[in-house]
Amino acid sequence: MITLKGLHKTFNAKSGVVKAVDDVNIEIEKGEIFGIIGYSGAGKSTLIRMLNLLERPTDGTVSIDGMDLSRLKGKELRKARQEISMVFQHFNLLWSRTVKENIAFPLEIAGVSSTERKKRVDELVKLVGLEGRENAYPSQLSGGQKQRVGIARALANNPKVLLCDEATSALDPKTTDSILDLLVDINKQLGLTIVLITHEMHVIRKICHRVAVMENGRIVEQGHVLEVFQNPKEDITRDFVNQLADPGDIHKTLDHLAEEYPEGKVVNLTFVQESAEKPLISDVLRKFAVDINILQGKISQTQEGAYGKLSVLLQGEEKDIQEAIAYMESHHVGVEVIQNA
Ligand SMILES: Nc1ncnc2c1ncn2[C@@H]1O[C@H](COP(=O)(O)OP(=O)(O)OP(=O)(O)O)[C@@H](O)[C@H]1O
Repeated sequence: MITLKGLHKTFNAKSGVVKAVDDVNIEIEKGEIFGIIGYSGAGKSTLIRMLNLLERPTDGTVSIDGMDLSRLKGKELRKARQEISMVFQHFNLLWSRTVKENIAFPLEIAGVSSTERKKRVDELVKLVGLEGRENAYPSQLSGGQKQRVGIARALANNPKVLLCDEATSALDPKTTDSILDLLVDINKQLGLTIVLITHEMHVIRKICHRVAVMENGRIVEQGHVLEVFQNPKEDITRDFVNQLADPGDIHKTLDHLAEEYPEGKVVNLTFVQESAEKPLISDVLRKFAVDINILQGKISQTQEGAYGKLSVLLQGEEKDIQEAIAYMESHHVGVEVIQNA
C-alpha cells in the first residue's frame, strides 16, 4: 500500500550537508501497524514527514496505493494529504477551541456541512473514549486525553493512513499503554494502516506487526517483530531488544554468581510464540544432569504472539550443559551465553 523507493533527504545546514534520510526502501501493507525505531537524530521524523510530503524528498519516490505523491502539487496534493493523517508528540491542539471544536476543525476545512460535522464529531468522541469531555478545553485535559483528541481529529476525514510521530513520548507509562491500546483498536475496527516512529522498543513490542530499525538515515534491519526480537542482526537492534529485558541490577548479580559458581554458565533464553508456552525448563531438568537457577525473566505479548526472555545460571558438567543448550536450541529457543565464568 505504501512504497518508499530509494528515498533520500539531504539538508544544507551551516555545519555542512546532512544526509538525514539515505536510500530508504520500505513496503508497508494495507492494515498493518509498521514501526520505525531509532535513536535521536537517526532521521525518523524526516522520514515520516516525507510520507505526507510535509518534507519533499531530495530523491526517490513515496507511493500510496500506486499514486506517486512526489509528483503531486497544489490541490491534488492537498486532496491526497486528507488520506494520510498525522498524530504528534505534543498534540498540536488549538488551545482556544474545545474538544469537539478541535475535532471538527479538519471537517470545517474540508467543507463538511454543520449537521454532518456534528454527527461525525459525536462518533469520533465515542471512538476515542472522550464522552463527557466534549466541551472541555485542552488545558483542562490530561496528556492522554489530549492525545485522544489528536487521534480523533486525525481520523475525522476517514484517512487511509495514520502517521504517528512519537505519539506517546510525552506520556507516562500507564497512559502510553492506554493510547497504544486505542491505536490497536482503531487499526482493527477501521482496518487503518498505521506508521509510527519511536525510540521505545516497548511501543514496537506492544502494537507493531513489523519494524524497521533506523541508524544514520538508513534502515539497517527490518522484519516481523517476533523475528527481529528473536534474532536481531545488528548491534543497534540488540540494544533496542535489550530495552525490553529490563536488566536492572542483573550485572551485579552476574558478578556475584561468577564468584560463587565458577563452573556455571549464565545464559539468556529467548522464547517466542509456542516455545514461550511450553514447560521447557522442567523438561531440561528432567532430561539433563544440570541445575538451573533463574536470575530474571519476563514474558510479554506482541501483536504476533508471546515473547519471553529468561536469564538463568546453568550448573553441571560442561558436556551436560552443552547438551542442555543444544536441546533448548532444537526447541526454537534462542540461547545466548552471556557469561562464561
Ligand atoms: N530542517 C533541517 N535542517 C538541517 N538539518 C536537519 C533538518 N531537519 C533535520 N535535520 C538533521 O537531520 C538529521 C535527522 O533528524 P531527524 O529529526 O529526522 O531525526 P530523528 O530520528 O527524528 O530524531 P529526533 O527524535 O531527535 O527528532 C539530524 O542530524 C538533524 O539535525
